[in-house]
Amino acid sequence: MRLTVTRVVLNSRPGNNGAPVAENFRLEEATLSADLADGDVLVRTLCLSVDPYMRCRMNEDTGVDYVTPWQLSECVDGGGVGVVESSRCGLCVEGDVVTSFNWPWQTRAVIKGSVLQKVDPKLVDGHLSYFLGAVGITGLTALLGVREKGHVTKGANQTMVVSGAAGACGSIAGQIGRLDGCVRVVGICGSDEKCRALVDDLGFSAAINYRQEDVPARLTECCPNGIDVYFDNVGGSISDAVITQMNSGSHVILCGQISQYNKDVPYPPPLSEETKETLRRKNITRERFTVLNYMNQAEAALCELSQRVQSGQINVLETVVNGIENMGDAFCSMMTGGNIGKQIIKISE
Ligand SMILES: NC(=O)C1=CN([C@@H]2O[C@H](COP(=O)(O)OP(=O)(O)OC[C@H]3O[C@@H](n4cnc5c(N)ncnc54)[C@H](OP(=O)(O)O)[C@@H]3O)[C@@H](O)[C@H]2O)C=CC1
Ligand SMILES: CCCCCC(=O)/C=C/[C@@H]1[C@@H](C/C=C\CCCC(=O)O)[C@@H](O)C[C@H]1O
Repeated sequence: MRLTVTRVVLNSRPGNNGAPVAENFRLEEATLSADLADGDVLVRTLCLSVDPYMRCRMNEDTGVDYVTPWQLSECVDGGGVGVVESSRCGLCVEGDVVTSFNWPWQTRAVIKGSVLQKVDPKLVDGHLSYFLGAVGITGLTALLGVREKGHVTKGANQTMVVSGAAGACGSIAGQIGRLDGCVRVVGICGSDEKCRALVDDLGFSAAINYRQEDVPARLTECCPNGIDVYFDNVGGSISDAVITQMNSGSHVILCGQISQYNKDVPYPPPLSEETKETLRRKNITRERFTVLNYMNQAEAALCELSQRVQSGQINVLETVVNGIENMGDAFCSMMTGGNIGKQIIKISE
């Protein structure tokens, strides 16, 4: 028997120096066989994720060895969660909720059971999209990034700054910083609405709209005792301004540099001589953090994230759009600040 599915393929590349557009993606109808081979699983897609790292998969070379480029006219993939419709794999049965980091952008798919992970909906009180965000890869990035590179210490009266603070990683990282003992957590983001969400919904001490405000002046105002921890999601001039005001012996968590992803530069992107001198003179640590290198801690970290979300200690923000036809738009929207919290695309109920 053959099933008709809708899928998204890479239509064109933006160019290493280009901004992605929705037209870089193309919707197609396709058919797939429901007669499964041994080890295969037929899944129905519930939610898909779009993430900044995907920008590098649109290039002919991703710049890293642990993720491959998407190929023209081939189905693209990323984080996804769905339900098993039939299975020839012992790891999951019909009705199980499963997730994968390599979920095809398709309404239904045949996936090798070996790349699927069965998840318990109770861990997220039924909010299955949380497995793609707060209780998934971006929540892990926030929690493990702070714990491994932040040197946050209860009682040390630390000030934390988070850039990209209203996004999937940043919105969790700031809450972890507060829960772990920072007495002041300041977020930098791109709209007044996001600033209000950070302070009113997530408990940030203050928020700075980098598009409208004088970032250096506002940092001086919001961080009167300097900056001890910087969770960096964006790089560029925002990070230069933050690093200038960091204290001696402080710590940068180098999570991402999204302001540089549409430029043909290596990762991590080069720093200005002035910023390099500041880091050296003040003995500020700035270590690259890649969550994929800490997956041995994922199970315990996901359990903690689940407990903190269920208890209300961590509040989860999401921006949800509906329909596989909106994948390209959702990706481009996320890359240009259209999301508050994790950007999710709902594919089916
Ligand atoms: N180290 C790791 O293992 C991982 C790293 N990452 C990185 O973490 C960062 C955040 O990812 P994620 O939470 O998934 O995405 P977000 O949900 O934060 O979405 C991206 C956000 O980045 C902001 N942004 C976009 N362009 C710029 C710019 N030029 N200057 C400042 N801000 C910008 C936008 O918000 P705004 O309105 O504020 O501009 C946008 O909403 C990225 O750099 C990503 O690559 C993510 C996962 C794993
Ligand atoms: C979701 C897990 C991270 C995926 C890793 C990845 O694909 C990285 C690609 C970079 C990308 C930067 C994006 C995220 C930073 C990840 C942290 C790290 O790699 O240390 C872009 O700059 C090109 C690739 O190097």
